[in-house]
Amino acid sequence: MSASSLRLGVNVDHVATLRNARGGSYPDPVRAAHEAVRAGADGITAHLREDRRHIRDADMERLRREVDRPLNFEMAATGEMVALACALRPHAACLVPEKREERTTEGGLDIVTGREHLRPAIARLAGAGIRVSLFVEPEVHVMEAARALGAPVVELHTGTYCEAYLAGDEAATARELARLARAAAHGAALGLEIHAGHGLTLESVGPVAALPQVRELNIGHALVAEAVFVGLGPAVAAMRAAMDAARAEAAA
Ligand SMILES: CC(=O)[C@@H](O)[C@H](O)COP(=O)(O)O
Ligand SMILES: NCC(=O)COP(=O)(O)O
Repeated sequence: MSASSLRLGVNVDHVATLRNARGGSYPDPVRAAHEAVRAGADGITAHLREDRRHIRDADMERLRREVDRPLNFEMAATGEMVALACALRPHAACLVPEKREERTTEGGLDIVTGREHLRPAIARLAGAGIRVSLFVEPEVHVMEAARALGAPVVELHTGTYCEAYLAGDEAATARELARLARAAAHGAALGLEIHAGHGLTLESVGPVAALPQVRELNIGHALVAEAVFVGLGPAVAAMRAAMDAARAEAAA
């Protein structure tokens, strides 16, 4: 486990995507989780979607039982998922929005207008001893809403920042990074633990890792993509090093 103040959660969803492509048993997401831990992951994240397009129930059970690191169970705030999480008792649960037709998560959970239906889910998960985080847009008013809901952790959606970065739009990248920085500072001042994730790559991770209030980054797709060429262990180790270098440079 890293000595860094910034934790790396490795999301193994897309190892399961590759496994499911042929309907077999390999590559195994649990083996990927062990490899990620050996290379420096502080925790494992997996998203049990309602349509089970990648991570399946058995994967989540084995990740919980066989991997000696905190498991962050990403889920929609539905009765089915809350019941599954309360039975499994992962270290953490991150409530994320889901639409069956989406290719991937498209934004943060609506915790301003849609918050009342979240309260019972948050209460049940917390009551089961599970640390609850909300996957949300990096906005100051959303931090206020998260605190009002009683969630101890927010995960800031970095997808818009990453899209701007990948498009080479420097103005939009700077604007989105400033948005993340404002939300992280405000959320931390409210007492929220700040995480971030979605779409981060080795190239785009630095400025987000440098935000001092960010305690955890959850990264998956880019690591699995890079693993195709260099292997998962080296991909995780490189991401870990980039995060630590950015944090150290910002602190200097
Ligand atoms: C919430 C988030 O940004 C991701 O962790 C999520 O898992 C993305 O969904 P897919 O993994 O299905 O792309
Ligand atoms: N919550 C973000 C996550 O777990 C991984 O997202 P991505 O790196 O697969 O886009």
